[in-house]
Amino acid sequence: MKLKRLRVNNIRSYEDLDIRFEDGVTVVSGVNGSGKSSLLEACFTGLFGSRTLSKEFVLSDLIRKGATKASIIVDFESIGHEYNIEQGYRVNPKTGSASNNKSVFMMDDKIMVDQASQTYEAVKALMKMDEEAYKNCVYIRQGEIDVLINAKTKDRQRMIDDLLQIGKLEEYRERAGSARKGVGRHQRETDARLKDNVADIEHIESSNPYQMLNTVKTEMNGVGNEISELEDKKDRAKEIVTSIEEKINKYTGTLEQKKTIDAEVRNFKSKITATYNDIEKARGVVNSGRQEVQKLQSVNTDLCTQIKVPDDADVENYVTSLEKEESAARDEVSTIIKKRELAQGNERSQNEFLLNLNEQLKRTEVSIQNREAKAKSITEDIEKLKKGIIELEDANREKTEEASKIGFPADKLENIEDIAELLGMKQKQLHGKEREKAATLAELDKRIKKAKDLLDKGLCPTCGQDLKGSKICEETTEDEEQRGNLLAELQSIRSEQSELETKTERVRSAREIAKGIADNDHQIQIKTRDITSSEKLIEENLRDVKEEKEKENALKEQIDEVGKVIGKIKEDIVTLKEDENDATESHKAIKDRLDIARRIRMNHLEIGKMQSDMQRSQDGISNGLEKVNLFEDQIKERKKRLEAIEKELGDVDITRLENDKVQYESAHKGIISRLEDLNLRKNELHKQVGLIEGEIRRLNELKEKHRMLSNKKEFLAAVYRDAEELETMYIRLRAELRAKNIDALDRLLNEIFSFMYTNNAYSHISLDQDYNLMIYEKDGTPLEPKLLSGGERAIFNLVLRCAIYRLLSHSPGTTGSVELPPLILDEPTVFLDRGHVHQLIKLIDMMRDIGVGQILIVSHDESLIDSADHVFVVEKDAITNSSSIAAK
Ligand SMILES: Nc1ncnc2c1ncn2[C@@H]1O[C@H](COP(=O)(O)OP(=O)(O)OP(=O)(O)O)[C@@H](O)[C@H]1O
Ligand SMILES: [Zn+2]
Repeated sequence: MKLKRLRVNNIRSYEDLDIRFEDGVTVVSGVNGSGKSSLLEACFTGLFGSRTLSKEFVLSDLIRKGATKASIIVDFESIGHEYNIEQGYRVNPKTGSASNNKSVFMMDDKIMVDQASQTYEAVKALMKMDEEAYKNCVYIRQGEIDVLINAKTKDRQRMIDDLLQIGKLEEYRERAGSARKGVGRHQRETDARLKDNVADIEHIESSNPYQMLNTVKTEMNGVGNEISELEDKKDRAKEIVTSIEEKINKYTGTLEQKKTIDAEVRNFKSKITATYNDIEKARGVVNSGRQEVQKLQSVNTDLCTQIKVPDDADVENYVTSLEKEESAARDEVSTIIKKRELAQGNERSQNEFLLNLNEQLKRTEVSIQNREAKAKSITEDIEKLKKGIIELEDANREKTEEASKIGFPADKLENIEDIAELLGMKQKQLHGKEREKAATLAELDKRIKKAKDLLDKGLCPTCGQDLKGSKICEETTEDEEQRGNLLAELQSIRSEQSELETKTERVRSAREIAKGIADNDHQIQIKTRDITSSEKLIEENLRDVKEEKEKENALKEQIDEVGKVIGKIKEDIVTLKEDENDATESHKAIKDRLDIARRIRMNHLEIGKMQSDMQRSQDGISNGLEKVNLFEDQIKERKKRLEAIEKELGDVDITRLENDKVQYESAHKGIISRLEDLNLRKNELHKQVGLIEGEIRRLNELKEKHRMLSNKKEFLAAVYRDAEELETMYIRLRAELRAKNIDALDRLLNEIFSFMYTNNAYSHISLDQDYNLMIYEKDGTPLEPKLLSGGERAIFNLVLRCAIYRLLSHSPGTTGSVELPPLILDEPTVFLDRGHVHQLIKLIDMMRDIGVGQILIVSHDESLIDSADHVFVVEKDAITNSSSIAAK
């Protein structure tokens, strides 16, 4: 494998990088932190993806700070093909985490896969190593010199085995081993089944099935023969039993017949007895009938003489004509009764009418009396009223005189109300005037008193100022004068008032008298009206009395007339009662005759009925006698039949027949039960035959299976041997290969060590079969590599790596140095002294000379540059903080 070109975008300190690699030794130099190691890391991650990150790093650490996108493109060639891997990255600005969003693997410009995991697998397969192997063998990371030295022997063994593809052999061995184990399991299983199979076969054979089948079949034949013999016997016994049964049945049938006939004979005899009884009864009926008829006939003769009818007259006609007569007589009686009842009804209603009239008369008389009494009392009332009026008129005359005495004659008394009103008005006027004058007087008194007070103090009574003259005195005098006038006026008003008072007193008395007169007048008027209405009442009353007296007379006349009518009706009733008696008597005589005639007719009917009964009894008698003859004939015939049956029964011995039957039946039963037993046995034998035949079939099957299992066992043994051989072969092969590799590696180690190591302390290195590394001092003392100094360890590491690289390049699993990736060394000179740096340069030359196509060295050591075929210088701009690379 050859690196051709590396392009990166936003990886670590690089913004943009495009570098082409050539064959031979390439040295990349630059100061600390310029971006040398970043270049190698970019290459590594470009090939194997994010698995290359050390534990303490995450994907976003790889991406240049501040960038959101990044990419790595690696171009390389291998075995004549061009390859190209592109990895793309994206940073999530929110979380700051990065993802590998693109991973394309191309061969000869064709996309093979485009997913990170697939790209990884493709690189691994192409280079025949994973990222671990790459790190151990080709890419010696800065500062990781102790990894191989300090590794446990087991890990070292696995690592080297894997690099040399020896690991595959172990894988094949394991497969062969598990195949062998699988076959072993099958073998054990087959053996177990074979053992079971043999045991089954032995078990069946020990029971001797063929012989048993023979014995059972012989017994079955014997049983079959016995069964057919017994079947014949059974049928015969059955026939005999049937014939005996027939005979017994016939015998019992005849016996039954005899019993029936005996019963019939008894029956006929009892019937004859019964018939004789009937005949006797009929004879009795005939005799008593005759006596009865004679008796009735003599009664009838007697009755005929009673109603004077000839013995042989037609009774029926006679009864009919009598019935007609009787009905007419009855009608006559009821007609008369109806008439009489009608007359009596009439009499009752006339009496009621009379009663009614008398009552009316009485009421009218009472009414007249009442009205006359009333008229009398009203007349008395009128007298009283008249007397009252005269009294009132007298009283009024007295009052008028009294009034004119106090100055009010009749004419003045009439206007007394107007006078009273005028007086009232005058009184009011006077009172008003008096109040006015009194008020003026009071005012005047006040003024006079005030003026006097002021004057007493020497002040003007009008303006309250000092008095300087006598004018004031005059004014006061004026007031006094006015006061005197006012007092005189008041005096005259008051005397007028007392005059009016006396006048008013008189008017009041006159008014009372006038009122008394008016009241009396009113009373007189009322009484006069009462007299008029009472007189009218009396008039009306007298008119009514006249009317009622007329009515009284009419009623009296009517009562007379009704009395006459009632007398007439009573006479009629007497006559009707006499008629009724006559009619009733004649009806009774006819009815008596009719009764007798009816009795005769009844007796006639009775006689007829009796005679026909007698005739029927006579017929019964001759009938019965005939029946008796018939029954006797029947009895004779039955007796003949009985004689014949008796003869027949006499021959048979029934007891012997029954004994025979019992014997044959029990023989039949015995045969049947024996047959049942035999049939059961036969079935059982059948079953046994089936079972034994089944066993024999199974035995044959088991034998067949035994053959198959034996074959399989042989086959499995062969397969097991083959697998075993294959397994041991793989083990041997691996041991051989490993031994060979270890020998080769041991040789290469010592060769390179003695080439590289210039001091004299150590003689050689050894790598034993268990991959233990040991270094020997000149005196032969072995030292573990970890005890070496830092520089010695660096040398030892370089030697180990280069030895492995060389072993790989010669190994049969690979096809030559072309396929190995370039040998990459990161700062290999770090712990080396000058002499060893020189040796390193020589080692690099040697590696190039033995055919390592590309050697890529990162170093700040100038001395390495001299030996380089190509030199690059890396710089980092302090301002932009981004690395750039330039060829030198
Ligand atoms: N994710 C990143 N973004 C930006 N710069 C980074 C990032 N990771 C590392 N760097 C810078 O990259 C620079 C180069 O580191 P690198 O390990 O390649 O240096 P070097 O040349 O190998 O130095 P030395 O000689 O010390 O080994 C460092 O100075 C570091 O600051
Ligand atoms: Zn570095």
